[in-house]
Amino acid sequence: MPRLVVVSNRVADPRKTAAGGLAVALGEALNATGGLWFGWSGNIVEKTDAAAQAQPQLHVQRAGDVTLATVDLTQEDHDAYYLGYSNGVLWPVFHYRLDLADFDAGYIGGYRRVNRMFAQQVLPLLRPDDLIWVHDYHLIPLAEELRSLGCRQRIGFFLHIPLPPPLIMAAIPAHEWLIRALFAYDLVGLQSQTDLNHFARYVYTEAQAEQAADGRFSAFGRELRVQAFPIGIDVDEFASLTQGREAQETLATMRDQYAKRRLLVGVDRLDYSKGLPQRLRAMRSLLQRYPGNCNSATLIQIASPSRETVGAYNDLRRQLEGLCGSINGNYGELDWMPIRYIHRTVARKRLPGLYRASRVALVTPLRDGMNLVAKEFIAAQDEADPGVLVLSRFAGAAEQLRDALLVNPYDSDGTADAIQHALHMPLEERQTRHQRLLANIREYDVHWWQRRFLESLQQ
Ligand SMILES: O=P(O)(O)OC[C@H]1O[C@H](O[C@H]2O[C@H](CO)[C@@H](O)[C@H](O)[C@H]2O)[C@H](O)[C@@H](O)[C@@H]1O
Ligand SMILES: O=c1ccn([C@@H]2O[C@H](COP(=O)(O)OP(=O)(O)O)[C@@H](O)[C@H]2O)c(=O)[nH]1
Repeated sequence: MPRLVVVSNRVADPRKTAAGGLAVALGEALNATGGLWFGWSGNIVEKTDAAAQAQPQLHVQRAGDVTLATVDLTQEDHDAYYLGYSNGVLWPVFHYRLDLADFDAGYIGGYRRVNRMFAQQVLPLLRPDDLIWVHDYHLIPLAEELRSLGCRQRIGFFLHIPLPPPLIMAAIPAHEWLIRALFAYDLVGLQSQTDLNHFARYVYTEAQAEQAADGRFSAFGRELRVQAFPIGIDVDEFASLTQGREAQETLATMRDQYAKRRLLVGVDRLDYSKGLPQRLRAMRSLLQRYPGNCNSATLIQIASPSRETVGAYNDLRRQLEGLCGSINGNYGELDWMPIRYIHRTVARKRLPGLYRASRVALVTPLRDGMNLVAKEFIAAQDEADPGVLVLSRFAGAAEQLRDALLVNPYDSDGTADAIQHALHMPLEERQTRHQRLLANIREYDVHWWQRRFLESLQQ
């Protein structure tokens, strides 16, 4: 296989557990080919005269056989490219939240500038037969920038977030430019069949595209292959984390503290796409309508801090704090609180213990590209006594995980009914559902995803 070059906004050392399963899987393909991973260093530097005139300095470091190459961003570029256009325009619109989009005309310039700078920086590092794999909404125009600099290598793109229906997409002032930019890639991968349908409808109606054979679309004078590749997790790696010291300690502590209670778990970035207020309202409805759960059902909700300088994320934090206070205030007892809300990131090594100690996982996003927490919860369960996954029908994962209890997160009473069902599900039904879910995430794991995408890109 040719050398793999991965380009993404964030770069992680694939040898570190904290980096997560995606980094592990990409690291596997990068390692096998002595590959290169290029992206933002995570550092923000003040704009200096040197930075204004010259290209930013490249930081190069080795991680086993993989080369990590990163660049810093100036405050101005970070604000326009990352906070502004990526997380203030693309993220909300692609998650159907037009009400939260900030179409400030100044952002797009920074987005294009950083994409151009990434292209200029990575180009001299490329070899003629490299295979380039670009990730996510931060870097949609990267291939176009690379092509304009003469790059002829094969370039693939994977979108980790949902692709919205055409009329929602059309709310972005530069929507045609964005979709045209995708046609500079050789292959575009999406998370789900639904996303693929949205793409097809957009290019037929807005770009007069024609469908050629084999998942190819022809528009803007180019042909592009678009396919769904649902991302998975490394099931064995996650299952082995379950046996680790940190996970075992967490499991023992949880079992000890909640021996007489029913534990539910939610693990999310504190993001408005994750449906957290709706989830808390469903918990309130559960306690109201099924009072047998009072003094028993306890939701541990991890809300890990994310994109805190974007206004909508601060508003959400305040809303959650208010809801938790009101539910705990109304239903809590001296020795029991229905919601344990933790606004911190929990180390990845501890999560399997928390998942395994929980009878039910609540994964109820309003919209989500995939949602890996749903898959991690399944991988961490004890097969003899597994917990139950309550999953939003609007998560990409719902296309695959049909044996979860699928819910509409906007319907708090309906979700409460599903939680009640999950809490009281007989062992045999839990085992049957879990076996099927586990078989699915094993077959379509992150290694499958990575192999299928790269095979398709090479074809
Ligand atoms: O880099 P941040 O701004 O801190 O955000 C974290 C990541 O969030 C998004 O994750 C998505 O990718 C997951 C894996 O494919 C998927 O399961 C999930 O549904 C998506 O929301 C984002 O796409 C990443 O680029 C961010 O790094
Ligand atoms: O406190 C936390 C919260 C989340 N995660 C991890 O972050 C990832 C979240 O991925 P997901 O696809 O569910 O959503 P995203 O945040 O990427 O939108 C999962 O691997 C979680 O295990 C973590 O390690 N600690």
